[in-house]
Amino acid sequence: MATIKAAILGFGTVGQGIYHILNEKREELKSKLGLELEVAKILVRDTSKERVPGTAHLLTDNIDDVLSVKGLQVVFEAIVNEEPAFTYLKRAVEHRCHVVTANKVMFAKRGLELQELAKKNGVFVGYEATTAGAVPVIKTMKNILLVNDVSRIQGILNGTSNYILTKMRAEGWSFDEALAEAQRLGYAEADPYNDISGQDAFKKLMILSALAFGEQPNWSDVEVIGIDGISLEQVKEAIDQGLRYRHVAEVEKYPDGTITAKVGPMLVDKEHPLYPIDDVFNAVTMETNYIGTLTLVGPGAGMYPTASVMVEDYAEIIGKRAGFVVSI
Ligand SMILES: NC(=O)C1=CN([C@@H]2O[C@H](COP(=O)(O)OP(=O)(O)OC[C@H]3O[C@@H](n4cnc5c(N)ncnc54)[C@H](OP(=O)(O)O)[C@@H]3O)[C@@H](O)[C@H]2O)C=CC1
Ligand SMILES: N[C@@H](CC=O)C(=O)O
Repeated sequence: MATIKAAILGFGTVGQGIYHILNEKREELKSKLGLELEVAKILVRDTSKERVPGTAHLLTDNIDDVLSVKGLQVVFEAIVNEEPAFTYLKRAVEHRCHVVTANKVMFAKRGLELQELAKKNGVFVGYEATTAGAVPVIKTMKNILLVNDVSRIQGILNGTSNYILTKMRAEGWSFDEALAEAQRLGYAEADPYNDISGQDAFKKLMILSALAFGEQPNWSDVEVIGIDGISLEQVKEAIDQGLRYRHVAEVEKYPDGTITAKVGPMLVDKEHPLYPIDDVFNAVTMETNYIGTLTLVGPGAGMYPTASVMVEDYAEIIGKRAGFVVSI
């Protein structure tokens, strides 16, 4: 049975989740995929930090150590920000490795470029985890786009914001208490600015726009408002009126080709489809010509949900190109 060498870039919430799943599911993956996935290197910033027991010998802070692994075939990327992530993945692709990323900040801006480069090098880029966590919105959209045109996408795309708004409403927690708990649970980014300012949802929306429409609106034309201006008093006033705050991202393509988008808080009543979407859940609604309206709901953040879709991405990649991958 072939052994596939894998590397993980970033060993925080998501990176550790990938490592745990590959270990916990080792036998199942062997029998389902017909191969063994071995984590050969893990890239971090600080190699002295105590992490998962038994992994210290795999840690490095040097991408050259990762790319020099003999027979490396797949790189899972779960670090933060555009750089050095893009440069690392570009090098991995040029090295003929498949890459699977959760990094929406990098992918919103450089995703098309990375996919072009991957195509030239005969490898694939998996990016389901960049958008809406474990909700299979990327796969679903890819599966319907051959004959369907998507005209509008609307959804809750940031798990942390939805978690905070839910806890403020249902438990009466302060904004800061709810944010601290979202960080403890691994939902929020280490620097939660992108979560609460709306930037995280914006990046995910741009990834969906690129996939659905083949292009994104001008980023500077998109109004992006976060939940950081919503007070507990406002949440309580909304309850009194039978309303709930949701943080909603939406993008629409008009028949003349114009694309508009906006991201911000919205008050919804109980008739609205986003009204019952609580906690860390995300929801994405797509309006299409043939299917009509399609809505997907599921956990938008967290270690296992996110890491699991990254492993699924890899399985899909090699399912399509099994002969190619196994023979490297
Ligand atoms: N948490 C979640 O639920 C989800 C997260 N994501 C995305 O996944 C990615 C990872 O998120 P998460 O695991 O939560 O983040 P964490 O902050 O928990 O972990 C980030 C990891 O990346 C490493 N890292 C950061 N910068 C560098 C660098 N320049 N070189 C090498 N290593 C680096 C850190 O190393 P060190 O520990 O040494 O500092 C750390 O191990 C992010 O892009 C995030 O947006 C996507 C979907 C859901
Ligand atoms: N911090 C993000 C994690 C997933 O993308 C979120 O809360 O949605």
